[in-house]
Amino acid sequence: MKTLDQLPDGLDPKLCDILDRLASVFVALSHRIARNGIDENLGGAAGLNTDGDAQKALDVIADEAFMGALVNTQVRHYASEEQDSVVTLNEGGAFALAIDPLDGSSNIDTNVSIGTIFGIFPAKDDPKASFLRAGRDLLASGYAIFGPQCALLLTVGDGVLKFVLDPQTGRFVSLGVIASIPPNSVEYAINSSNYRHWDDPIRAYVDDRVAGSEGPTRIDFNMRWIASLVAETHRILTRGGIFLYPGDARPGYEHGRLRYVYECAPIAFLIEQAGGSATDGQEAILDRVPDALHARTPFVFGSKNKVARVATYHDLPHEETSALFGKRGFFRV
Ligand SMILES: O=P(O)(O)OC[C@H]1O[C@](O)(COP(=O)(O)O)[C@@H](O)[C@@H]1O
Ligand SMILES: [Mg+2]
Ligand SMILES: [Mg+2]
Repeated sequence: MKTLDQLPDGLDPKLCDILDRLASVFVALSHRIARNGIDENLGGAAGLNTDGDAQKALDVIADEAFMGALVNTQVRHYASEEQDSVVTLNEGGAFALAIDPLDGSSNIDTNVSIGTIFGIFPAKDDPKASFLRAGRDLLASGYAIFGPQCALLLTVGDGVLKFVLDPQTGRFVSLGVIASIPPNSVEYAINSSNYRHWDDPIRAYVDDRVAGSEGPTRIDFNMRWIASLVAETHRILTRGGIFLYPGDARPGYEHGRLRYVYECAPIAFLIEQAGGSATDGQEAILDRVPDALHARTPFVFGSKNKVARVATYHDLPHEETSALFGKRGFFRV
């Protein structure tokens, strides 16, 4: 019996098989996460990944579970946050799968939502070339979120489908195509502790949100920061808003923190399919081409009008973005 049925009619059965295998791993991980601390410690240290990030036990467990589940499928190439280079799983397979097996690792022990992000490209003969390409080439992308409920959000290029795991049957139930992201919102998400490292346009953007009704926008805003990209995405898909992880002046953060191939491109595809926008601050994420498997990119996504507003701050003259908000013009509203 399938873990994930009710996929769109006419979808390539080979792709359906891969999605079903991924869904089976989501179910297994969801059970295991629910038992964290009872028979194992999923947040325990497990080493360093290729990017120098501390790996938690669950990062490694999830990576191995996905790789194992994809043997004897049409996934030819597998590119994971937890692997230095591309792993060729099935010679001759039709697809290349990019994956962040466990997103939001710092939240494993805090019982805050975590997840898995994935994107599926048509495979090329060259393993790396299968991934070093524009996100526009994605055939499918999605994420599983392990939160108060386990949900799967998926696009195959025709809107965003939502599935919720029924814990009693261990199968995902389709809730259909989600509504479009509202084009406007007063909620923004950014890690403000990096304020002093940001460039002027991002500082000016946040200054104006913090100033609220007393600043040039004349609007009061609200802020969220969960430190799990899947959870921020889920909130924005549900009620709109904007997420920013810009580049900053910290060594290694020139292009932000988030990785193009297995974090930003798959999320950007979902966001565009839900009627939102995803950029590097100015240009569409899906049009960029990464130069390395673990390349990072500044990432801004969410409600269309809000994402467009961020781009306008990059066009302001230096005197505008560096001045105190009270002295700035009123044309950023
Ligand atoms: O700790 P910071 O700098 O706020 O970064 C938080 C971001 O890092 C991430 O946790 C990175 O993902 P991983 O946990 O897969 O490394 C994102 O989910 C989140 O948006
Ligand atoms: Mg991640
Ligand atoms: Mg991860």
